[in-house]
Amino acid sequence: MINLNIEKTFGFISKEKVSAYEAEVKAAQEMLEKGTGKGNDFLGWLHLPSSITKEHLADLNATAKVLRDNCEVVIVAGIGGSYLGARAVIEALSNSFTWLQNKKADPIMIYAGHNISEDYLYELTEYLKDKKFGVINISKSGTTTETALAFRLLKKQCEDQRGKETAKKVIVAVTDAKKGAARVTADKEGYKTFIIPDNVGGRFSVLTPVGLLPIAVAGFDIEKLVAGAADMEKACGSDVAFAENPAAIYAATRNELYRNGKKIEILVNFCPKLHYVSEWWKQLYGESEGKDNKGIFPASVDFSTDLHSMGQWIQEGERSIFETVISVEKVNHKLEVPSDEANLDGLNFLAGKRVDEVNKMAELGTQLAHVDGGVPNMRIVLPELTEYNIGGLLYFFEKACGISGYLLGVNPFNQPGVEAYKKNMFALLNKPGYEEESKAIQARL
Ligand SMILES: O=P(O)(O)OC[C@H]1O[C@H](O)[C@H](O)[C@@H](O)[C@@H]1O
Repeated sequence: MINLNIEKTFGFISKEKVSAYEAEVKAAQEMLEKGTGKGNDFLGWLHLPSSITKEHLADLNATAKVLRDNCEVVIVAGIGGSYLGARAVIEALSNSFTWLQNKKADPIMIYAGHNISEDYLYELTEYLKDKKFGVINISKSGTTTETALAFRLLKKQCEDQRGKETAKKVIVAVTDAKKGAARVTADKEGYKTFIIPDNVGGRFSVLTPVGLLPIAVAGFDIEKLVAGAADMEKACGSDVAFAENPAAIYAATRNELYRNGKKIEILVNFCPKLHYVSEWWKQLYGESEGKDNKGIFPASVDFSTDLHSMGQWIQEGERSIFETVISVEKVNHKLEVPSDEANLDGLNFLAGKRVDEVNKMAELGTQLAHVDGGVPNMRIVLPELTEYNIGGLLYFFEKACGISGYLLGVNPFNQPGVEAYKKNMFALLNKPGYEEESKAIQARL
């Protein structure tokens, strides 16, 4: 179970002010529970972990086995909420060099459909030429251009290389029950499909088949992931006292910091495996809160790497930031710094120490330096990178996001702003139905 510590924000905001959020948080929680707030048709994530059945998980694991048995490589085609959760969990739990290893117990997981780079897609299709590959096509709307375009290429290549019959077995769709092109194609081709519930938005969908299927294919235990999320659902429940409820405290603290001019939240890790947890978190908070000309800007850094690039700005730049550090208490492996007789690098003072001890001192030293430099600091401790703990962390962030969005006064469950670029792109590409927009945009160029 995670542990949240906000002590190092108290030089900047007061404990009393955070505690004073109790009533506001309670009201926000009630809006979530009773469905009386904005975006109330998108609350399917709220009690999702505790409602996932053994049968559902067995169905996902059975499909995962078909892909694992028949594919050396599995492509997860999706963008935004349709790939970030899966990638966050898979990368957090995988060996950092898994894709370079010769003895592959698990299929190599590759992501596509999240960009429109011709080189990326060319290089991917080249790489796949001699591979037995499968595809999980993930799109809630079923019409997202990036994903649909990649899937068109991958479907054709899979059928050409492996034959239509095998392709049918190794292509799986995760999409809406009825709507969208992904659904039409899946039904016509006879693919196995999983449904993304209507009332779960993309960025809250990691615990639906959107996340669970790829995670199971990659070889991780989705039962434990869901168990961790379900325990966190209890720990963050509306019946849990404010002071004991990590989602309530996190939501209150970040809103109090925001109201005191801290407009940017930087999610920090000291473990590169967590890079995509930050990417997932940025979508969750960015799309949920960045609207009505309001919202904390969610940013992220990987330390100590970025201490050598962004560290300067964080230490001495404009004082409009705060940090939320995810700290992993216990690493998976043991590696000691060797002793060296010549000691040319002067590192013998570290000889015999665990590398993680050095990392932990970098973390502690950074926290103190940043607090001294005027950066409020929250800390989330994960006991270990396991399915259970990651499941808990994801749900904690989701619940806090729902509360936080209501504290901010926005609808945390829509994302109207993302349509603007799409409209222009379709107009520029002369998509049928965009004739008027095409004319108008051409006149602007
Ligand atoms: O799952 P899809 O419908 O393909 O959507 C994928 C993503 O793209 C959209 O434009 C939204 O901004 C995201 O919230 C969503 O997660």
